[in-house]
Amino acid sequence: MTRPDFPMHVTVQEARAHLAVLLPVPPPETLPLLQAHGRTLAADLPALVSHPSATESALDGIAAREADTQDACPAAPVWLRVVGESRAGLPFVGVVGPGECVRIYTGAPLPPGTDAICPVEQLSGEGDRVALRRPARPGDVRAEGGDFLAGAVVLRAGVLLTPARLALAAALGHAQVPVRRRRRVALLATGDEVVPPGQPLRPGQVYDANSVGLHALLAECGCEVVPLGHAPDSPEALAASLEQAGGADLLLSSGGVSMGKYDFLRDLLLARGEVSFWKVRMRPGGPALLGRWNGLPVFGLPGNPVSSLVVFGVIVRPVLTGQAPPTLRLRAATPFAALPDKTAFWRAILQDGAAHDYGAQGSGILRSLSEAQALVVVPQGQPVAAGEEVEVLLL
Ligand SMILES: Nc1nc2c(c(=O)[nH]1)N[C@H]1C(S)=C(S)[C@@H](COP(=O)(O)OP(=O)(O)OC[C@H]3O[C@@H](n4cnc5c(N)ncnc54)[C@H](O)[C@@H]3O)O[C@H]1N2
Ligand code: MOO
Repeated sequence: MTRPDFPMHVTVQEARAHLAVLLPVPPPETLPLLQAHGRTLAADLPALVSHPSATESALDGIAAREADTQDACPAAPVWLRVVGESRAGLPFVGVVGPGECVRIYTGAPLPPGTDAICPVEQLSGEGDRVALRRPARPGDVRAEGGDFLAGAVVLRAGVLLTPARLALAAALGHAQVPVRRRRRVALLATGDEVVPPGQPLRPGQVYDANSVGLHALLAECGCEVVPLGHAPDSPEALAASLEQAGGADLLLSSGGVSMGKYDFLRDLLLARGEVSFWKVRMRPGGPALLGRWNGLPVFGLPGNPVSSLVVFGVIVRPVLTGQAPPTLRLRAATPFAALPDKTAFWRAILQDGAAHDYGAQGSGILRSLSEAQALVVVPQGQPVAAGEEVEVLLL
């Protein structure tokens, strides 16, 4: 091959950057909260109210003046007069004076004049007289605005709307939120030998595992998947499949990007498309290819199932979601080998807070990905000895 006019053997970070250039940020739309799960927030969200909206009790008990109760102990309880009740949603009206208290419940506003809580477990007495076996504590209240204050920006544009963030958006007072439109991703498997599961397998064939795993991963990223099925190993059939993806933001394919005679996705993009990069300095997944076909961004994942899913997780998912993959630093329980020219992402079992080499690291061993919990990241040329700390990506 003559010297190519596109980058080859890029780093993982460079590969992500190239993909981000081809995938502009989708336009915003407004959705009701329940439909926004998994979407990216398109604008900063301010709190429309403070939470808690008033200083309130964190316990069921009585609200009193701390100073009145300082000497309370089991041998000499302090007696107070009960002058009313404060319930969540139904606050006490009036001011509590010296020697007085109010029965209060978790989440109820602290009545004026009180500053501390004593829980029911420390109380006795009946009617309007109550005895405290220990002092009321100011720490058992939740301060007004202790979670967030009205007007503060609490959720930032760009975050992924997880269940906890949707709950927070509701607590901020928003019934609907501005989010990024879902990306449409066309999904294509390539290879004469690849057949959908559910039919008998003839000699030399393999069930299409990649499309199923990638479809689920895309759905997890909040994408709308356009399944294009499967294209056999012929340039014409492959070109026809690429044409079917019109309107998609991205075409994600698996297979046909390495060095073989029948790796036609590579040939098509190299000869008749545009190439952003070919080959990434990582294993598994080295042969990955990014380019465009008539303006449509095409990410060619390698055919080996482990390579396909790992490249998705390490390069494609962070760009689609705008979130860096979650990483940890853990102790390596076993050694992890380094490669001289690439970063290795070795499958690992996490046990007792340490990372253990999964063992079978072949890119066709799909079972390993379902049994491993993490990928240990070994930088190029820097082997990890047992006992050292390693960076771990969670699967
Ligand atoms: N001479 C070289 N050969 C290979 C190299 C290399 O650098 N020099 N790289 C190897 C690496 S690394 C990988 S990864 C594979 C990737 O090759 P392709 O992307 O061209 O993939 P295929 O050849 O089409 O398939 C590889 C393998 O995966 C199976 N496969 C394909 N699609 C699916 C699917 N949808 N579901 C399940 N399994 C699938 C296919 O049957 C092959 O067994 O190239 C190495 N070769
Ligand atoms: O890197 Mo390939 O992705 O080893 O099988």
